[in-house]
Amino acid sequence: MDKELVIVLDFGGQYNQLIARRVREFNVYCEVLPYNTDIEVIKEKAPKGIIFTGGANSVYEPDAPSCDPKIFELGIPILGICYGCQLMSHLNGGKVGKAPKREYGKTEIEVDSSSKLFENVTRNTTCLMSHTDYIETVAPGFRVIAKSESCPVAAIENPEKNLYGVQFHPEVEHTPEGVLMLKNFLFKICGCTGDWTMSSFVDMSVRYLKEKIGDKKVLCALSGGVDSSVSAVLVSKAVGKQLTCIFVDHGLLRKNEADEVEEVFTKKFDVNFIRVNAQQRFYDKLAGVTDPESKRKIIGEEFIRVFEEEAKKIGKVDYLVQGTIYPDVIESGLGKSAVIKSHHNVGGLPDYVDFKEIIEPLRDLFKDEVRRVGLELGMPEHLVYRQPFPGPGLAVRIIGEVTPEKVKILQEADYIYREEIAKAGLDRKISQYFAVLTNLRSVGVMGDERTYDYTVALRAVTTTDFMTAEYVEIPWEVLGRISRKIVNEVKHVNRICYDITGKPPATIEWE
Ligand SMILES: Nc1ncnc2c1ncn2[C@@H]1O[C@H](COP(=O)(O)OP(=O)(O)OP(=O)(O)O)[C@@H](O)[C@H]1O
Ligand SMILES: O=c1[nH]c(=O)c2[nH+]cn([C@@H]3O[C@H](COP(=O)(O)O)[C@@H](O)[C@H]3O)c2[nH]1
Ligand SMILES: NC(=O)CC[C@H](N)C(=O)O
Ligand SMILES: [Mg+2]
Repeated sequence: MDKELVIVLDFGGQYNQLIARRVREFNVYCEVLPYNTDIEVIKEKAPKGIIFTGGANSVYEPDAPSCDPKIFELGIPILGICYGCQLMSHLNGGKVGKAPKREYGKTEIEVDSSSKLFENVTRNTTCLMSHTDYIETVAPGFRVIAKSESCPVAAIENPEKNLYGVQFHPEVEHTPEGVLMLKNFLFKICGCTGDWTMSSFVDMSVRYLKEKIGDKKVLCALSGGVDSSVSAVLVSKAVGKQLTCIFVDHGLLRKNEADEVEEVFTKKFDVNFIRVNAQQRFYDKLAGVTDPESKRKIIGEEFIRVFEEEAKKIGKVDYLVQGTIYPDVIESGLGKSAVIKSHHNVGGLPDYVDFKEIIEPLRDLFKDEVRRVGLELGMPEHLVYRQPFPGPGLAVRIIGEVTPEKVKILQEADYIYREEIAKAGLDRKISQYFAVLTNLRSVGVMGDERTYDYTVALRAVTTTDFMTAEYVEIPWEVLGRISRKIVNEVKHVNRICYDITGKPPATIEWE
């Protein structure tokens, strides 16, 4: 590859892609690779720099993730962050142990701005610390370039070998000058020039897809959502009509959604498009299932079975394209990260899949980056800015068992909610909003009669990357209107609640 590359070596932890994203924000292409990636693979990619991420382990534990110490001899600049910094010390002969005092949260540090890493950084600056271990003895050849009250070694450098490490997290917003430190690392230490853009991402992906797919046939799992639509357009740019898009109506879509998706993709785009009506088989498989992870896995597997069947009808199909994006990957528990929920298209994949390979061209990107790719590809704005809708659909918004009757109730309630939000002019201000059918029934009174019906919860959040989110303060008056309309018009709903939790501690979807 002819472009500048920085590799982020992933040692676990939820926010690692943020580092990659910060690097890309400086127009330097960046890839995240697992910590145990073979050093030969790294050498072959010839990165301008390498960043070691944080991680939950302690370097002195027996099976803590590690890397080949030869990496420090490649002459490639390395920045270790938190666990990564501790590992760099440990592998170079320093000593890491449990700190007498753990540090968590915003912390004042004093930096030595004669280090290239801290050029133009304020001497006394704030950073986010999150560690229980610390560097007790600095490795030979290294010197200390920052300290805090409880952490005598808050940053280290070995400028001869271009090795740098920080105990804190420069990638998060709680470290206001962290971006500047990363910039120093990229431009002053690695010598990057920052010539990578979204249009180069498109060119690079198209070239890669052309080469990979050759003259073979490929299916794209198309939901009509942003990620798969952008993937489909990208693949179609690369291999044209060798691509067939498969859209599955699993009976868990929003009201009218299936017809709308079909309309757009048959009328507005020049692609092969197949709609599969598979409602009943999904309902059958989900009957009696209440556990959220089981529901997700069943749906993930059934999706693949449908794709396999459709592939057989077309002839030999080698590849399946999915619109997986980074948050889907990380929350499904990739490598050393914890499983938050199995996104159907990642953790929900069955072990055996009848395709030679699954291609995920957007796997490394965040949602807002995917949207920029969509715009770059000339896709219409209303498609690019659609709110996301999860693959398992209403199944993860119906708490407990999914039945066709419950789907119908939720579709109607959700439709009213979305319509009223749009009428109130709030749709562009909210990143994602939807109704949830709780498993709770309660007593109400309507027309002098007792009712015993469902509670619907309403959710609305703002976020840029969907990794964290805040709930939205929808005006009471709008909420009141929505509540009255749903209870009046949707049978079997007699109570409405509004969800006021952020992510974390909640997630955006309820299951
Ligand atoms: N109904 C469906 N039919 C076919 N493929 C689907 C369907 N739902 C989801 N998928 C596949 O699973 C992937 C992940 O779904 P996800 O909802 O994250 O992405 P999306 O629907 O493309 O975009 P968005 O996040 O905007 O909804 C999709 O990109 C697509 O490949
Ligand atoms: O394709 C998907 N398959 C899934 O299984 C899935 N689960 C959640 N989501 C969407 O991802 C974003 C983050 O959701 P959570 O905060 O609920 O994890 C939100 O935008 C969710 O709607 C999914 N998308
Ligand atoms: N956030 C981290 O990387 C933590 C690293 C290490 N486990 C510590 O607690 O010090
Ligand atoms: Mg979707």
